[in-house]
Amino acid sequence: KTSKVQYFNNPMWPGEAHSLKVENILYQGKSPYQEILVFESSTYGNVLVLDGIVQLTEKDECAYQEMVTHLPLCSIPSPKSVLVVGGGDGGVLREIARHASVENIDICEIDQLVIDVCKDFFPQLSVGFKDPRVQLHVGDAVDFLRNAPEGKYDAIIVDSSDPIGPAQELVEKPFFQTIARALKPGGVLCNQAESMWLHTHLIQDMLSICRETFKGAVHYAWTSVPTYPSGVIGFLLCAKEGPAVNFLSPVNPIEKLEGAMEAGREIRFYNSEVHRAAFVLPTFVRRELESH
Ligand SMILES: NCCCN[C@H]1CC[C@H](N)CC1
Repeated sequence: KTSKVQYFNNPMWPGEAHSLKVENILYQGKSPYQEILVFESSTYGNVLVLDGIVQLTEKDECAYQEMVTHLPLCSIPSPKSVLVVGGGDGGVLREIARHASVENIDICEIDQLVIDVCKDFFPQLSVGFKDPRVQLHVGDAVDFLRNAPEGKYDAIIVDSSDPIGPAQELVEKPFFQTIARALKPGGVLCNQAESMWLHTHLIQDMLSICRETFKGAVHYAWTSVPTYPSGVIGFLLCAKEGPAVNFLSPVNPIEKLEGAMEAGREIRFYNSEVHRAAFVLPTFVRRELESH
């Protein structure tokens, strides 16, 4: 009853395959953009798979959703307006909701079916959609950002899948330029940035695009997600020129977040020390990323 949810010939991780034991298949479908699978695993809770790639499991999703959200939002004093690109499962929305200073949350997700499926099978993530500050836009984020007003957002979080499907355009320079334009001065971007073990060329390319596009700080951070290939995932933290941002020391302490329990669920992974540690890089990563 085991199922290979990743396959050996995925160009993102050639020669690797990842397996989780399947108890029950809960949903199988195909949207105009991707194949969608939800199954109940033996040890990781429910699992969401898009085009054969694990997106999240109930057991370890807290690591990714909390880090991709709080690394940027805890780095600026009082975020008010936030945009999520992707994130149709609602987990990032759940985490943003913890920030009492936030007044408006736009989310642009291309695939309505992902939203509908997650509302059925991942209630502790899709709870994020219930927050009254959330405005849902179903469509292509490239168009959304091209038409976004200049300087609207304090923070933009790109919670994308891998750049080999609908998310392909989300790692190209024009997209980052529209992000920079939509940010306020001193505004911050946090982008899903793949694995230091598998994707340093892609990370180098994204880093050089971001260093050209964002004149403030640009840093790579990473965390542990056991069900992602190589067991880690990275984040690119970029600040637009303007009020200085120091990603390495959170100005918006976790204690404040604990108070604002809008999400009705305690934080399980992120804290101020984990925040600081996320930016500490192994030697081979420092060498490969700083040499470009
Ligand atoms: N919001 C769910 C997380 C989406 N993030 C990606 C899932 C697939 C991974 N290979 C890379 C991160």
